[in-house]
Amino acid sequence: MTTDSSAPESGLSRRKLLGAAGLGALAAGAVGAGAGFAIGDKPVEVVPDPDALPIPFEGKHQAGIVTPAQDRLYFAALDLTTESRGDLILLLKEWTEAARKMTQGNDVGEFGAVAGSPFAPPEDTGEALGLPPSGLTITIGFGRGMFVDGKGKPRFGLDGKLPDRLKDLPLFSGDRLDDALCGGDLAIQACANDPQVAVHAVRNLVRIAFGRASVRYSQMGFGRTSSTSSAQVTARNMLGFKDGTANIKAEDAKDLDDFVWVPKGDGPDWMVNGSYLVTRKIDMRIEIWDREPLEGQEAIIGRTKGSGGPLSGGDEFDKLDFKAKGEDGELAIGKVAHVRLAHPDFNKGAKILRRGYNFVDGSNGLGQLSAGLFFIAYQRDPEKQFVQIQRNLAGKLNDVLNEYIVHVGSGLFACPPGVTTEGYWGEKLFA
Ligand SMILES: C=CC1=C(C)c2cc3[nH]c(cc4nc(cc5[nH]c(cc1n2)c(C)c5CCC(=O)O)C(CCC(=O)O)=C4C)c(C)c3C=C
Ligand SMILES: [Fe+2]
Repeated sequence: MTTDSSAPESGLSRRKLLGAAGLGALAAGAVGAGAGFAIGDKPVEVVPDPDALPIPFEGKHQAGIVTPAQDRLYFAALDLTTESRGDLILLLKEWTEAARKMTQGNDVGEFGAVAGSPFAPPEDTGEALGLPPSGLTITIGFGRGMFVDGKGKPRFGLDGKLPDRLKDLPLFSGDRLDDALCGGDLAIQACANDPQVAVHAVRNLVRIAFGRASVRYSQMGFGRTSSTSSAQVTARNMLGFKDGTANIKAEDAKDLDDFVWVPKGDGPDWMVNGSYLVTRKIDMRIEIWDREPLEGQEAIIGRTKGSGGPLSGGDEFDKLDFKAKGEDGELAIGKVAHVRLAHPDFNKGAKILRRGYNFVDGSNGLGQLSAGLFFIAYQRDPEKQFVQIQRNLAGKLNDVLNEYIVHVGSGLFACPPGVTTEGYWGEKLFA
């Protein structure tokens, strides 16, 4: 029985509801090719909005890593509240099933938000009803705490399965980490082109986890600060600079193999085709930055604010020349400019795939914006990649950008490979 006579009986598709909502809704967020209508006898084709389309869930790698970065993020880190291996496996199976449905634009569960019993809470929370898939990807990661407790004792029978690479990140000079914004046994990264779709995804996974895991911290993000495909325009961070210009892109097959995906023989087998996720919540001293002259801002980053071109000359995607000098005889890209200290040439060749988002968490009570960058980076070896680069940025040379930013949150997660049509997240770990 259902209280809503317009709702389909089961396996509710949000796209079906969208169709039922009429042409106005279709034109605003059309899904699927070949949609159209007629004005008089003239056919009018509705061009599908690519940002509304679904992204395949299954594959060799999890979606949401090299997938062209969507506009919005909702990230959550959870702590496991159960010690039962069976509970954990069941949770991962239920999460996979729910993610499989939500990423394709469907409700969670058999009956979804409105087609179930009126005497039971709905299986799906419902706030994405009528919305298209919006490019939703859900990527999960396992924190060190899922494998061992605080004393190093194995949890969930995962003895011998902890990857060496999943060791705690070191404390870097200048870190002001808040324990409540760090760590987590499980991570969920939901990215979509509609914030409501991303929030709906995390909310439903958290709801499913009730009694087995609870949220430790979560973060909303917007305005992707890293393009992960050369088809994308480079977005800007809260400092107003293009961010992601020199990022690894989905089209750079060799870089993905060399720097992002875990190959066979590189740690435990269950991580092959997976990747390690580093998150850092970085607060910005926005008001101080806004008082810095343009020339100073550009010198700090090492690129121009307008085009994003290197201070050594050229356009956005031109090579950085670290030896070039300006008219004053000084290095065009200064010794402590951010792009110099972060560049592979000064980091033993290390590269990372950045996928961060801007955030604004309101203001801080002093009228200052609580804003910054929720930094996200994927790599195959955190020690040789993120840690190497961050040590350089925070080290002796000390990136000048550090006067305007402070790291307050931190996480490291092992993201297993993608799932098959019948499989579940982390299946090989529990085999
Ligand atoms: C440890 C890794 C990095 C942290 C932390 C980080 C913080 C951070 N970065 C910006 C803004 C920009 N970063 C840019 C380039 C860049 N940054 C990193 C790494 C970290 N950044 C790398 C590896 C690179 C690329 C270097 C290169 O190879 O050229 C840029 C320039 C544009 C671009 O290439 O993306 C900007 C702008 C902020 C604001 C920030 C912390 C809040
Ligand atoms: Fe950077």
